[in-house]
Amino acid sequence: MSPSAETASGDDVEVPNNKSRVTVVGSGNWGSVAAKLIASNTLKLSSFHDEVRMWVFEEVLPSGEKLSEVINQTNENVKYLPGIKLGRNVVAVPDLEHAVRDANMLVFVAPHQLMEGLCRRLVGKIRADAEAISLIKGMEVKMEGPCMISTLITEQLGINCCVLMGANIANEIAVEKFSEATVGYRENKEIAEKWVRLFSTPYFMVSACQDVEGVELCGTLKNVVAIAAGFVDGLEMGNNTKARQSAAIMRMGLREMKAFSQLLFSSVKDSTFFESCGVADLITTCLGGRNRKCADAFARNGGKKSFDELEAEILQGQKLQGVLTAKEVYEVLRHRGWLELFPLFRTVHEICIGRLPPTAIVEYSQS
Ligand SMILES: NC(=O)c1ccc[n+]([C@@H]2O[C@H](COP(=O)([O-])OP(=O)(O)OC[C@H]3O[C@@H](n4cnc5c(N)ncnc54)[C@H](O)[C@@H]3O)[C@@H](O)[C@H]2O)c1
Ligand SMILES: O=P(O)(O)OC[C@H](O)CO
Repeated sequence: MSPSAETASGDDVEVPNNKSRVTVVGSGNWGSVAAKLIASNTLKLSSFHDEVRMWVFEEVLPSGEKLSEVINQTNENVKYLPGIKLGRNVVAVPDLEHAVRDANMLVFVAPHQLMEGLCRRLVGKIRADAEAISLIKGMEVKMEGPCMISTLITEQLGINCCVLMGANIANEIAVEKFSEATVGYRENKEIAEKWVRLFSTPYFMVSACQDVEGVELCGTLKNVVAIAAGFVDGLEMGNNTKARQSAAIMRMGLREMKAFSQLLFSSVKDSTFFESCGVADLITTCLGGRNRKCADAFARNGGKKSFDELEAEILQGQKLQGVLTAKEVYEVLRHRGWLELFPLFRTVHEICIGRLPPTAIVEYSQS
């Protein structure tokens, strides 16, 4: 289908029955890049409808214009991914119900703390045969215990949900720098392979791994370790000391990620930690991610500016995941009596809430 004024406004189009239709639920930094990747492939793969709808949480820009309208006029997400053309077959849709209508492949990519509310709004609004994938790094903690975002989607919407995690700094993939990712799936390998085809490009190499919890926990927990790495970076230390401390944080972080994941789900495989979603994402995020950056600023300020303030100042509307995840992990540890087993995770949360100073990360990593 060639784009037309009619489809660019998000109006309904005739969908041939045998073609899959994709909607991206989310349009932040990674959401926009995901839409770009997918849209480049739907044009090439005959089993997919060309058009990719991207749900936009509507906001009014300083110019007075609506974000979704500007995206459709310029083909750029000027707020969350400026300077990058998304592909003319990406259509921004501010109405959530309209965005998901007709789609049988739903890509969820919103900050994890918003997912419960979003799922509630989608109940009864999606196709019964829809398949989902979550690109979201984070989890929910409920009375009954931790709940991964893919499980939340499956439980609330009654659909199967794979995950895609990896060493994926969105701004770099947007300019087509090489990166890899892992699709985690539960049982249906065919569906996982369909997702792999939808995301793969010469610069974005995707492979499938039958360990949905392991893949998702890697993506979730590395954000807590990235906060610890940021604290180390923000402290006044010589470069050599800093490098040694960062390496120690990553090593200990990986150990806690694996132990925590396998205590929660005995099915989590050792090998998953060697996929892109594991050690590769851990290193990438500890060196170049937003969690690292904000934690660095927090330590430089001696903990005097809150993470909320720093997030607003530094990320300009983008959302941090690691601070909230550290709190969620801490709650699980406390409930289960595991606090002593996870000193790094515990220390990160205690620094984030001001119970310990940022320097505590060094004392911990030297012990
Ligand atoms: N950015 C990356 O490099 C990257 C890479 C891999 C994975 N991820 C993960 O992807 C997920 C989404 O991150 P992102 O980078 O696409 O988003 P982001 O942090 O760049 O943007 C925040 C998004 O939340 C939306 N939003 C704000 N308030 C809202 C509300 N009340 N209701 C609904 N939406 C609201 C904003 O419109 C925006 O689209 C996160 O779990 C993140 O960890 C991000
Ligand atoms: O920028 P961060 O810290 O949210 O991390 C981004 C991605 O998860 C890296 O894979």
